[in-house]
Amino acid sequence: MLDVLTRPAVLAPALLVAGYVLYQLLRPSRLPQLPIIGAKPGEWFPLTRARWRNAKDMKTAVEVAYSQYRDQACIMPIAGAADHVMLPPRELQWLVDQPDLDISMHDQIMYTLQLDHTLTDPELGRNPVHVSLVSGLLTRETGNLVPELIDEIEHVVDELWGLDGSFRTICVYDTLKRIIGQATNRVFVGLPLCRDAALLEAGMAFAQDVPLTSTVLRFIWPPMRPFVAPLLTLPNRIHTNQFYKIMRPEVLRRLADYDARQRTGTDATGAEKKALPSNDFLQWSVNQAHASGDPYMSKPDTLAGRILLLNFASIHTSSFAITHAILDLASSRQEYIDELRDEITTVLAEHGGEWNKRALAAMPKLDSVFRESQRVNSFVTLASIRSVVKPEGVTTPSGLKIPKGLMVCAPSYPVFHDPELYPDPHVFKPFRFAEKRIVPAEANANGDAPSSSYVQRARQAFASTSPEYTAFGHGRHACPGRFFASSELKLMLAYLVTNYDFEIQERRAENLWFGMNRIPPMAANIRIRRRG
Ligand code: HEM
Repeated sequence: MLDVLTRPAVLAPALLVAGYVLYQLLRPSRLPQLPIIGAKPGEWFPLTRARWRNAKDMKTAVEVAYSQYRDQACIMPIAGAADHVMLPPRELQWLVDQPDLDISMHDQIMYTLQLDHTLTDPELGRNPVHVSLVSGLLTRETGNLVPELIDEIEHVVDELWGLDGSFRTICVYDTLKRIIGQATNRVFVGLPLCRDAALLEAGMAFAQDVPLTSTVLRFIWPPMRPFVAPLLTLPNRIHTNQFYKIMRPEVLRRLADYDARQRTGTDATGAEKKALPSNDFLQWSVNQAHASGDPYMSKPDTLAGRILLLNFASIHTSSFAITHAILDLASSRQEYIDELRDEITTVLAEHGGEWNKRALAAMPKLDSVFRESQRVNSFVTLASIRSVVKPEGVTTPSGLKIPKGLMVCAPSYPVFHDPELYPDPHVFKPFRFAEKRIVPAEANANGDAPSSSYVQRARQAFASTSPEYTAFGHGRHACPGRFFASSELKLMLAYLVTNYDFEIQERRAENLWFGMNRIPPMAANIRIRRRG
């Protein structure tokens, strides 16, 4: 036995691992002197032990931080993630207002998702030009895309939830993930690609690979990561290649069409085209690439890669949101579902039975269901995680100095569940925010109703963010896809609620905590039936 242990092939890696563990335990901390959440007084290696305690029970960790340190910063260590400096809630606005050169969201994303290793082409992560298309064109075009979205939703829901008038059991997350994937890709790449099962599968698999492999990589000593990553991220590359292979012919066709139009005003087949080119994300990306004049941007794999990254950013987040909303409604009261249906059918009839932006905006209860469901279930437990990048560090409004390289955040889960902000915080009250939109009679009597009531209503909308509502983050880096997501999810829920009955459940299946994220119960089933 001793013989084996002294062999260089065994001894060298063993010494390396032991050295790394010792280094982790004994290295001097650059953290400011603050209370450490999860540490016990007088214990050895408090930071290391707190990291594991918090990773195992993040709910308790964030609740303790909020109840004991509401007015001061503290350290939130989490195994496999950075040690976060958690600011008090009143400093969240300051945090999101800091310039990117001082406190960076981008650096945080590169680190957390280990994009230098988890992407086949890390340049896509380093230069995420697609984000400006999401906040700009996609948001502006969402209204025009409503007919296509509803067409795709009808198509895929009818196929997956069926037309059968008798009750049957479905797995909520599995079916809704596919429905979201297909509807979202209708807007990303159009027909027929959005219905390509292999493309959707590859996109969804990649969206699982990145968080999994980045979590494992963060546990590995940074100098070792480049050596371990190629093996660990093999699934990422397999799924990326599958996605690119299916996308390539369509991307090449779009590029050829673009060139032909520029030269002759006809498309690649030579046909005079009166119709505009496709109005989807791929087309906008082709236009953006040509406008940049950078040949890298117009490479087929660069364009396919941007669509893959968007699948990553949007599919899980939106599938979680619709899964939560359905589980919440199906375990609430039949009266709520009836009231929601009533709003949808009445407003839709007022708009001539046609779905459009104005009809959606006139359904405050539908909007409120999502805002409330995300308040109760949001996957965001720590808000606005950012990395300090200013060489000399930053100083918070309360005078705390935070050195370069540390992660900063603010609480989210306990704020969403604070009874002073949201009475009965653990109860799903689907119309909580719709009720807040109703302008009190005194405001009308004062004569200040029109503008203030508009602002008051807008603040209660699903896509509105604030330090008290961070399901989409907050500030200028809040989720750029939230206006699109809000419309897509509302169209989907409206279709599901008006076309299906749900068997009311006695208990809602519980959410799961996965490190610092909360996820819906993915195996939960409900019983549904097509309405006559
Ligand atoms: C209910 C659905 C969604 C939720 C809950 C959600 C939530 C979030 C959150 C919490 C962030 C981080 C914000 C921060 O740290 O301040 C984020 C970022 C982002 N989201 Fe979403 N998101 C959703 C849907 C979407 C969709 C549909 C898209 C694209 C069409 C999208 C694209 C992005 C992008 C690109 C970022 C990174 C922004 C940046 O780098 O500045 N999201 N999202």
